[in-house]
Amino acid sequence: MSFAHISLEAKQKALAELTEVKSLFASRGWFQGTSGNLSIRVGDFTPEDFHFAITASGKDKSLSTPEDFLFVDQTGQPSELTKLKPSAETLIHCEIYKQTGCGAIFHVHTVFNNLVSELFWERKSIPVDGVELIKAFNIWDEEAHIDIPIVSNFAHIPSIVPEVTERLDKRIPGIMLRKHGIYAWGANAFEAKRHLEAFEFLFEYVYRWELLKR
Ligand SMILES: CSC[C@@H](O)[C@@H](O)C(=O)COP(=O)(O)O
Ligand SMILES: [Zn+2]
Repeated sequence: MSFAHISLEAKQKALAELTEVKSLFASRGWFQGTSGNLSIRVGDFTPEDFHFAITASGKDKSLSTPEDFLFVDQTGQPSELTKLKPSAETLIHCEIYKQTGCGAIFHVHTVFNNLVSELFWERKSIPVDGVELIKAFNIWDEEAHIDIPIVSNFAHIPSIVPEVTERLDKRIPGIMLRKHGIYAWGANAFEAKRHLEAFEFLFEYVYRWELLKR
């Protein structure tokens, strides 16, 4: 799907934001072994206008090069002729955009998110009780309780998509893949980053609290 009609300014803004977030997350050790992927939407949700910039697959995400990102359409196919391959997990981004109408999606693998996804795999969600940072998700209840959904991690990415569709909770801007990593999203890059940071704080808190209780 051609995207020549989408303004250069919008494309450059998405790429500049991705570059900044990628370098910040890399400095935190959030892209170990080329893991993780990031995307930002440009255009709205009509088939002609829906495109997003996403990290190219398998790159060392701690480096900044002219080949770090490419644009794809709503089916995850490159929007322009390019030799770059979109992230292997592009279809998960496509589905999250479709389900939530969000503007940015950030995915990272960390030791804490992997540990809690396995710790709570049997209940298929990570429970968090009354921690202040739940407010980062715009949930303001006193002593709020949330459950962050965990889905299976199949090697075949298209097989993960139906479970994402089924388990995604519109109140919670994130979903965990078992022993893999978190996908967090938001209306824009600022919000997706706030959500991702809150998730990672909560995962470490939950893990440490579980150990203290035992
Ligand atoms: C090399 S381990 C990580 C990958 O298997 C995958 O889960 C990941 O997050 C990065 O894949 P990518 O295709 O670079 O977006
Ligand atoms: Zn991954």
